[in-house]
Parts: sequence; structure tokens; C-alpha cells
Amino acid sequence: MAEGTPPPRPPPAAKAAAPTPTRRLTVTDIRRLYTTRTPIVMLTAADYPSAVHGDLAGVDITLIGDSLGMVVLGRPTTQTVTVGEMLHHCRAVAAGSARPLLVGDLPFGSYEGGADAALATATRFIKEGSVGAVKLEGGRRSAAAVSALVRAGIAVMGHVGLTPQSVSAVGGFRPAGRDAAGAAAVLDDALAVADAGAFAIVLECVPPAVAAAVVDAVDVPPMGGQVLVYHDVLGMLTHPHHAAVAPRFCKRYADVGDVVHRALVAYGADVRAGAFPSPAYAPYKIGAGALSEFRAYAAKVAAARRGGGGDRPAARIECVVVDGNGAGAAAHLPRGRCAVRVARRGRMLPRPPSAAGARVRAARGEGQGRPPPPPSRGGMGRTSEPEELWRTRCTAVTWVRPRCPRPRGGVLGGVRHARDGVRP
Ligand SMILES: Nc1nc(=O)c2c([nH]1)NC[C@@H]1CN(c3ccc(C(=O)N[C@@H](CCC(=O)O)C(=O)O)cc3)CN21
Ligand SMILES: CC(C)C(=O)C(=O)O
Repeated sequence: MAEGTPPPRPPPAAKAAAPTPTRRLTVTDIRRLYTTRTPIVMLTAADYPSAVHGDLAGVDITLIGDSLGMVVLGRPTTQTVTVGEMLHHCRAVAAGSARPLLVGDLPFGSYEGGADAALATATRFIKEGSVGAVKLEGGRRSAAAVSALVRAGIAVMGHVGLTPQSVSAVGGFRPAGRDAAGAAAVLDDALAVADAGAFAIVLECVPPAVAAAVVDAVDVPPMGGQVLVYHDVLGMLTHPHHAAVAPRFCKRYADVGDVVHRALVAYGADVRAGAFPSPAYAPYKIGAGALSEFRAYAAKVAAARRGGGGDRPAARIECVVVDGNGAGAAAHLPRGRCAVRVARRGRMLPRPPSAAGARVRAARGEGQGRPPPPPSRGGMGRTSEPEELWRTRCTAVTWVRPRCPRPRGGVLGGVRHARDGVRP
């Protein structure tokens, strides 16, 4: 999708589930969902594709959480995430989602200094991050900042219970409210933030009974238990770092990391086996007339570069390759590189359009009984057609069977190494 193109609209199924599908949700819509006892779906996003997916799935609130510092930027905690980094991700998410309310997470150190600091940061999130609201951590300690933002017209989501930005003081991502005093602190924190005007409050990692009491006490939507990190929900990250940070409260709905891993391993295996790239994925055509004109030009360029003196050493011809039309060309490879796989279907070119024809004929087996000559400095320029040449890396001189058998497994010519001492 081109930059600036609006994201695709939700498909009919998602539309049906969405209360107001045609415009961005506001805190008023969230409030209405809460008062009508409609569950609110909240998920993080960190970039354009995750934002599009959340939008298409009908998410109500997309949080650009500072957890992106861990799941996207690979940090051990969220504490090093900067305002600039958050805004960068907020903009990408804003570009990819049309309907959800966007909430930007104020990062550690950007609001604790007081109302002025909080206001300066939150204003940047609205102006530069294109979010509709901000979230900040902390209960009573952050209440003054929350009310300053709300007075200034900025919607604020609170966050109490486990507050990951406090990891160094707390000594880990520890659940909150697990004793009477801790539970009381969670309740007091939630009330302070609600009284300060927060439109919703994240209640993270607290025992369900404590969460229930908090929900009873405050009159704003509690976002506990239903705000999950995109990468956790999808099981995107299966490496040890992520295994260590994926919280136990997260339900995993897919194993995308395994899917990604299998796909990338298969891709690498294909490349190493010479199975990709392949003609099926090189659909680009050049007309026969244009091609021969171009080849003449390329030969001229190559000759000029060889003759010019002081030029770079020319590529050497390693072998003859064949394309699907029966046309072929000498393959030109940098010195020290070699080897060619022959394309599917086709015949050997009767006479490659090569200035170093002798070398090529030897490579085609016309030298009779002699191994191919050593690498020469001849050459006529790299062929431009992917279907003609599949290179692999090796260090030996390589040539191709003079006569190609019927296509087998998509590969025609055999490839042999002179070092093996085996005639093809
Ligand atoms: N991938 C990811 N998902 C998150 O939900 C998330 C992050 N990262 N990073 C920022 C914060 C940190 N969060 C976390 C991370 C770990 C636990 C966790 O493992 N808690 C353990 C207790 C660990 C302890 O006692 O030290 C638990 O049992 O819930 C909880 C919340 C939530 N946020
Ligand atoms: C886990 C949620 C609540 C969050 O704060 C984040 O994604 O940073």
C-alpha cells in the first residue's frame, strides 16, 4: 500500500461487530461501551502492520505501549524508551488504523517531573504522534499530572497495579496487591487517578478479587486483563528474551513466531539449493529484438572496458547457461566466484554470443577430453536475465553438460567441478 493511502476498511464481519465503524472512536465512545456493559477490546500495536491488523479485527483501543521497547526494540525493560522513539511508533500506528482510539504511552522519565513536564510530553504525543489520548503509570504519585493534562484537554488513561516503568525500584515485574496493604495501595491509586479525571485505568497484574473491588469502587472502565501486547497474543516471539518477558496473564492465540521461523528456514534452504530464485519468480520480459540490441551494446561496453587500460579485471566466463527459450548466454562471474545452475526447459545455445568463445566452447565440452581451461579474464558483461543464470558460490571452475537431457526437477544441465576430475 502506498504511503498516505488510508488503511483498508474492516471487512463486513468486523464491521458488524464494530459499534461505530466509520470514524475514529473517542473517549465518549469508550465511556458508552462501558456504561452499556459492552466489553472493550484493547490491544497494543507498534507499527503500521500491527495497527492495520488490530483495526481490521475491530479493536476498540489501540495502545502504543512502551512495551514496544522490549518486544520491538529488544531492550530488557521499558525504562530506556524515549519520547522520540514513542512518537516514531505512534505515527506508524496512526497511519495504519482508522477506527480505534489511539492511546500513546508516556515513557519513563517524561512526566514524573510534575504537571509541566507531563503537559509538555503529552502535547507532543497529540501533535507529533497523532494519538487521541495518553497513558501514564502511577496512582497517587501521578494524580497531579493526570489532572493537569485533563484540564488542558488531553484524555488520559491511568495505569496502576504492576507498573513496569518502576521495575528498578520494585525489583522485577512483580504482581501487585498480593497482601492487604498492597491491595489497599492499588485501590487508593486507582481512586486517585479516577478522581483526577482519567477516562480509563489499566489494572495490571492484580489478583482478581482485588481487581473486582477496584472496579466496584471506581466509575471508569478498568482495562485490566484485556489489554494485551500484540506480540504476546500472536506468539510472535519465540526466542528466550521474549519467553522471559511474556507475562503469565497473556493468552496466546497463535504461534506466529513458529510460522515465521519455518518460512525463513525454508527460504534459506531454497536459496542455498538453487531452487529460488527461479523462472516462476522472474516474470520480467524483454523482446527478442530489444534483447539482441542490448546484448550488442553490452558486448561493446565490455569490450571498451577491457580495452581501456587500467580497467577493473573483467569477469570471467565460467560456463554456458540456458534459458527457457533455448537462448543462452555465457555467464559472467566475478573472479573467485563461480558455478551456475541451468534454468529449466531449453537447449544449449549453439554459439554463445561471446567474445571469449573458445573458453565457452571448452566449457560446453567441445574441447574434447580436456578439462575446462583455467579461469580467464575474458568476458562480455553480466547477463541481465534472471532466467539465464542461477549462481551459487564455489571456488572451482565449473561447466555445464554439452547436451542437456530432458528437464528434470527444473534443472537442466549438470554442474561439475574441475577439481573433481569428472567430465560432465
Ligand atoms: N511482551 C510483553 N508483554 C507485556 O505484557 C509487557 C511487556 N512485554 N513489557 C512491559 C510490561 C512488563 N509486563 C510484565 C512482564 C512480566 C510479567 C511477569 O512475568 N510476571 C510474573 C511475576 C514475575 C515476578 O514475580 O518477578 C507473573 O507471574 O505474572 C508481568 C508483566 C507487562 N508488559
Ligand atoms: C502492557 C500494557 C498495559 C502496557 O503498558 C504496554 O504495552 O506498555
